[in-house]
Amino acid sequence: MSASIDIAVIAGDGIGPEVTAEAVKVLKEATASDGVELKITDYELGAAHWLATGETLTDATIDALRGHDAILFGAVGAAPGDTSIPSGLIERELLLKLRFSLDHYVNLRPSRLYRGVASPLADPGAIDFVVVREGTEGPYVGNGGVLRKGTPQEIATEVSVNTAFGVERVVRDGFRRANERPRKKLTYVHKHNVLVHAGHLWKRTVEAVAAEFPDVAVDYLHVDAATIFLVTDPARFDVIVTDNLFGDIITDLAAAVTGGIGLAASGNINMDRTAPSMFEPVHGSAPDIAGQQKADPTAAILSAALLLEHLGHGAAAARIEAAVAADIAGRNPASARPTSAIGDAIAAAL
Ligand SMILES: NC(=O)c1ccc[n+]([C@@H]2O[C@H](COP(=O)([O-])OP(=O)(O)OC[C@H]3O[C@@H](n4cnc5c(N)ncnc54)[C@H](O)[C@@H]3O)[C@@H](O)[C@H]2O)c1
Ligand SMILES: CC(C)[C@H](C(=O)O)[C@@H](O)C(=O)O
Ligand SMILES: [Mg+2]
Repeated sequence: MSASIDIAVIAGDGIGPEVTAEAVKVLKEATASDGVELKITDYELGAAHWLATGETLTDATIDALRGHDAILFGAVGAAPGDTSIPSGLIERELLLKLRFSLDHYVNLRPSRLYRGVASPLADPGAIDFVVVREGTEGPYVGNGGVLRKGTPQEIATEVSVNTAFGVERVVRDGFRRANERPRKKLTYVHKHNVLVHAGHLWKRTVEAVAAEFPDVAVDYLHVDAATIFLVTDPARFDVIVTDNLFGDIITDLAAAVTGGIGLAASGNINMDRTAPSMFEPVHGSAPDIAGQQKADPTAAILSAALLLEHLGHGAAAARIEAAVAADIAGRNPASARPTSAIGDAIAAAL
């Protein structure tokens, strides 16, 4: 823990700037009351920036980002039907490039059902689990291509890459986290009944690493069955470890059963601390509600708490989480507050 924190802020597109402003507001309040100096540097990046400049993410910008303690990220991307920017360009060339370049191999996505949240589930039980999603491999790496494009014989491939090194380090991280939690349970999620090459590497890796953690109970679910239990019995989960794509899908589902995507926080973490980690809400730029102060900034604020925790300011992070929990418990579903009013209330509670 240090007395100053130097953060890069990439607010991005759509609701990104709206929710990030509230997260920064809360960060300022939380650090000031601990006497910690907070330095913020804004980086203009995203779809709007690409449209204005043609630039996605230069090597010089990555180098500059490496100089900060951590990155707070809002959201990027255009509306799915927007043709002014090629689909996937910003997601791949900015967001994924950051995760890969800065070696964010643990994509940490906690799911908790806060008191006062209306879950769509009939009997949700006490939901409190964390998904450890692999962040640098899988079908995300861009390994593939198109043959005979535009013809009836077109063939498109998107090959999932899983290395022993990459799988082992994220699986070990999942076991470590499970070992530190009271329930000490790890569920690994894959599809090794069909994806036998990658799936069996994951299976063998989990079995090998499990020997180092005799106190952790290990469970396995095929990803399709995992989606059943996330809805019918989410209380069964403690730590879930899974690959990049399965983790993307199940964490939106996890958000939906714990009060919605507006509450779901995440960290893209470089556990070896060879580069800054990056904290962001699970949600995207939500073009359908952008610019209207309708977005819930809670996910961004909880992501800022994860950032503080990662930098060793656990007490400040816990205070933010408590302020968020109190705010959520007092929400009136019949009268939605503007984005900035939610940030003001949480900052004031600190
Ligand atoms: N990390 C990121 O930057 C990130 C993540 C996901 C999607 N995206 C991009 O965002 C764009 C939109 O994607 P999408 O529509 O599939 O997903 P999305 O998460 O942006 O939106 C899905 C739905 O959730 C709602 N929503 C999202 N955040 C909310 C919040 N804070 N408060 C209240 N409602 C919220 C939206 O209004 C929308 O109805 C795309 O360009 C996509 O690629 C970016
Ligand atoms: C926008 C996209 C690249 C990203 C992902 O798939 O990881 C998003 O959906 C997320 O969950 O952070
Ligand atoms: Mg996603």
